[in-house]
Amino acid sequence: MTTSIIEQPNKKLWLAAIKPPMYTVAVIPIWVGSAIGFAQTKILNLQIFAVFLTSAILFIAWMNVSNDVFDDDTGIDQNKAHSVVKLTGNKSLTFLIANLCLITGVLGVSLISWWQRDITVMALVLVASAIAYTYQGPPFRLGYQGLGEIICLICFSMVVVAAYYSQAQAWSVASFAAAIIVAIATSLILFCSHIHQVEDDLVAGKRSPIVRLGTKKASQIVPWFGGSIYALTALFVLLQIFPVATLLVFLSLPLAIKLFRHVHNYHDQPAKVSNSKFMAVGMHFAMGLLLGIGFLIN
Ligand SMILES: C/C(=C\COP(=O)(O)OP(=O)(O)O)CCC[C@H](C)CCC[C@H](C)CCCC(C)C
Ligand SMILES: O=C(O)C1=CC(=O)c2ccccc2C1=O
Repeated sequence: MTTSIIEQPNKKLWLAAIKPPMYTVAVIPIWVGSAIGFAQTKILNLQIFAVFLTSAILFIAWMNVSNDVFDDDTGIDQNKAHSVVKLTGNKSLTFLIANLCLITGVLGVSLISWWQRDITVMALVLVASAIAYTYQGPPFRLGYQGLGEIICLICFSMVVVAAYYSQAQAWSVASFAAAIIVAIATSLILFCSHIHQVEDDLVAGKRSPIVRLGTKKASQIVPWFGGSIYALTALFVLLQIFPVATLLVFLSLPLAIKLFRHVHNYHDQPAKVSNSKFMAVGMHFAMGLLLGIGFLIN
């Protein structure tokens, strides 16, 4: 009885540390890029798809676990009970796990490049990972300067293009356009994740966009940020870069509106606005899934 009471909060903390829903940010770029590749070539290499998906999940695990190590160094995670470093009580082990995820992820994309006798996929993902490192790793820590959302935009655009290339071994305007849309939705997640952290970030000297703008202005930007996904989708359909069926993306609009309203109502209440990050994850997942389906059913 006593142990179950002790174990319960620990279990919850571990779940909060691992953030299972967050891994959809790895699934969607691979799904969308591969779906466009399949739609255009009528061939799907399932082995490449599976390896790329696994590697993408490992890269996200690397980012998240190493984030807790680097944030422990700066002290910004003082109030974060669900930091993996705090939960394991062993920073070196945590760093080792993060680096094992990175190495395995790199091996996965290297395997794809080796199968294809073409280094493009590996090069794109390695450059994206190097840029991603600058978000939180020393000596850069560019996220502390408020550059995280731009870094996110660049990295995830590159990953969608890489996923397309992994299937088609070619370049396409549609994959570049889809990359912009997926990257905006991913960057919106990061933006929302920073809203409730504004106090801790201020104290730690992290100048996130929310610290720079204030939560009210940030909440006013969210509908424009998210709305651009739908405006761009419509534009790409009009320009005939996307097939008409990608307008399916609009089915995710209610989730987006729910997110916009939530942030608008609670931007200055950290406890309430903290779940906006997962609402943004839900919107990103639905939108990305529908975008891929739009290409497939065309
Ligand atoms: C760890 C990330 C965000 C958490 O940041 P923060 O310190 O504010 O949050 P905590 O409160 O949890 O401490 C992720 C940041 C994402 C990054 C800017 C871009 C990642 C790019 C990928 C690693 C590129 C390759 C991925 C792929 C193949 C899917
Ligand atoms: O923990 C977080 O807040 C995030 C983790 C993560 O992996 C990620 C990836 C891409 C965009 C945003 C985020 C997070 O916000």
